[in-house]
Amino acid sequence: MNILKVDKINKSYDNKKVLNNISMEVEEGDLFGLIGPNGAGKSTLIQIICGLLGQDSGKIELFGMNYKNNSIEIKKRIGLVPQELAIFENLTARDNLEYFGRMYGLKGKVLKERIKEVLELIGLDPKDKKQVQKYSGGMKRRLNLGCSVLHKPDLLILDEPTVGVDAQSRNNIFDYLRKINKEGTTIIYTSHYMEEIEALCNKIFIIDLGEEIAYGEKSELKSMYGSSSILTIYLNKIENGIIEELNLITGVLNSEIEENKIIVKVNKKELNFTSIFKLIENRNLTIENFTIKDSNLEEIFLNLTGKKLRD
Ligand SMILES: Nc1ncnc2c1ncn2[C@@H]1O[C@H](COP(=O)(O)OP(=O)(O)OP(=O)(O)O)[C@@H](O)[C@H]1O
Repeated sequence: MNILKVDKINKSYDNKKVLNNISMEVEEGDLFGLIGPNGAGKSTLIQIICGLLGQDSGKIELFGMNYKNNSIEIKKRIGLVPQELAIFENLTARDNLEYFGRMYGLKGKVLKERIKEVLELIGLDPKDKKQVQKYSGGMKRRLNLGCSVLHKPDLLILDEPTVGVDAQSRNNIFDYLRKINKEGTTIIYTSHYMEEIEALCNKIFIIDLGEEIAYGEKSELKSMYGSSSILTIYLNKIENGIIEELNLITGVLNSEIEENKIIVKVNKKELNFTSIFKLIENRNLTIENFTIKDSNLEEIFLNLTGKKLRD
């Protein structure tokens, strides 16, 4: 089922186009990654999707509805984790959750239960009486996330939720997102960290300067645009000189020995894999195992735009 349909969205600020004819579809159960460098237009698009900002042209449909006729119904089913922290620093975590819970219409026993569940899920101590201003950046981010999921939204949208977050909090957030996604929450995750999107998402939209750069299933994008692969070959023994011979094969970009294996970076478009296997056979070596891994999304972005995601 279609959760979100973005259809030819355009947006300009002061005659400067920041979104140019953007279209995408998010289906139920997706962990959808929206990735692009600073200023690409991600936050603008997220605000339009959440009904916080109007587009110049194009249509947004959520759960088969539009904002014009069903704004309240749509907003009830969305959770937004904004880029800027939206929590009260002088309240405790519990009080923050209570405030946001009430805003979503929760009360009484249901609200109490939900606060308990959410505190546990985001890994914060339910007995903590500290004001949030004494929390670490990671704890604040986790609370920011908690405030957006109290009402169990069908679609959770996160705008760069891990900026300034330590590794432990980041893992905690990832585990939590995977868990609620398995339980049925569709997720849109925005980041300029390619490794985050790669680890988390099944579908990816790459945006740069307001334009679609690439869009599709992660595996599709990798095989369509990624030109390099890593071939790891486990041999019965490693012989001197094999690396030098491998590096002479057309399409081999680089190879190196690591313990009992050889790691070969290849250009898929140029390489005939059999030439590598023939070389090994001619040396009377036995391949015990091998794996092929496609290039990562960071390289794909570089291939498509000619620039790095982050300098
Ligand atoms: N209120 C505004 N008025 C004028 N220009 C704006 C406004 N908000 C954003 N922009 C511009 O629109 C472009 C897209 O910004 P946006 O914040 O959507 O990008 P982003 O991909 O979310 O970047 P970041 O990761 O830095 O938040 C940028 O050039 C930005 O300067």
